Amino acid sequence: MIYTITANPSIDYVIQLNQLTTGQVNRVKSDVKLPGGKGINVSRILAALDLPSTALGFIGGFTGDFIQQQLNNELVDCQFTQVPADTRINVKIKDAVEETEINGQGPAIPTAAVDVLKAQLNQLKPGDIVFMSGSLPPNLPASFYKDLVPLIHERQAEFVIDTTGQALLDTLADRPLVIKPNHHELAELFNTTFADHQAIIAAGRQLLTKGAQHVLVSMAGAGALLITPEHAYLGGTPKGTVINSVGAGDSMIAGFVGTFSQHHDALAAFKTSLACGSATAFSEDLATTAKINDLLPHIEITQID
Ligand SMILES: Nc1ncnc2c1ncn2[C@@H]1O[C@H](COP(=O)(O)OP(=O)(O)OP(=O)(O)O)[C@@H](O)[C@H]1O
Ligand SMILES: O=P(O)(O)OC[C@@]1(O)O[C@H](CO)[C@@H](O)[C@@H]1O
Repeated sequence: MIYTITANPSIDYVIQLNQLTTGQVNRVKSDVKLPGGKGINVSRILAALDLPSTALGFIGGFTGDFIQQQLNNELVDCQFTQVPADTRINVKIKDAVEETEINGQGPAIPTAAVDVLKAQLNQLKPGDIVFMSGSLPPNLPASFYKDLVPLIHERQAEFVIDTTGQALLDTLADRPLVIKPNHHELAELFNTTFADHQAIIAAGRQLLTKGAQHVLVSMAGAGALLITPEHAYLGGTPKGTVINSVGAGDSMIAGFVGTFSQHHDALAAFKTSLACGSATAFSEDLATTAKINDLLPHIEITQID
């Protein structure tokens, strides 16, 4: 079983307009409200791939009820812990030129709710995978996700923490199943800029040496790299029109983890992950099953090292 933990879920209020002008009233062309938060996005993509998962995390208030209701409609199993204050609303504004995001802070999480979440990890079985991602509500310590790793390892389960910077480096010794920095995040990690794919591959290999089991490096419209100790593969993006790339990274990692959990085949997992990422970028909401299946035959992977 795959579990996702979203400490700070959101309703994503996605607005499309012709042009965003600050300091005046802007009228939207279309809008949609979606259950959001990185772990929840992973659970939704896994459902689109027909793979079960259980979504854990903290929700509260009318916004939390909306998320629960939407996930029930999509048959995503949820074991959220209720907190007193409302779950946040994140605003995603897409105009003809760019995407602007305004993400809320999120509610305070009482200690008792943290204890409930920790106790839920007692249900883990050997081989389960726990995916943790997204910002932390203001009162939780920066080490919140990492502190759950010993509880996960106690049950012989695997983990993935989608994070960046020092927090990413700090997880490596615990052998995360996969890490997926984008190329900007990877460059920042090494305080450098990459001249070519070979430079990215060399940096990725260092993260493998430090303990990551698999390294994916996403490059938005330029696709992604899968880096193994022996080889490196470049995956492209299929043709399509970008509508809303929010969640493309979550979709990519969901595709990888979900497929890998089934077949333990990293290349097959990479192919699905590319289809999921692009299918989300080409949709207003996250990728659907139909969109992923449409794109899968058009994903090209080349061994480049
Ligand atoms: N413009 C695009 N066109 C086609 N595919 C895309 C596009 N943007 C993203 N993707 C797909 O999604 C994958 C992940 O995207 P990206 O590199 O932007 O991740 P990210 O930085 O984690 O994204 P985000 O934080 O926006 O979710 C890419 O490797 C690619 O396969
Ligand atoms: O504020 P955080 O937790 O860093 O990011 C939250 C968020 O932007 O991430 C998802 C896309 O990856 C969205 O569904 C959600 O609104």
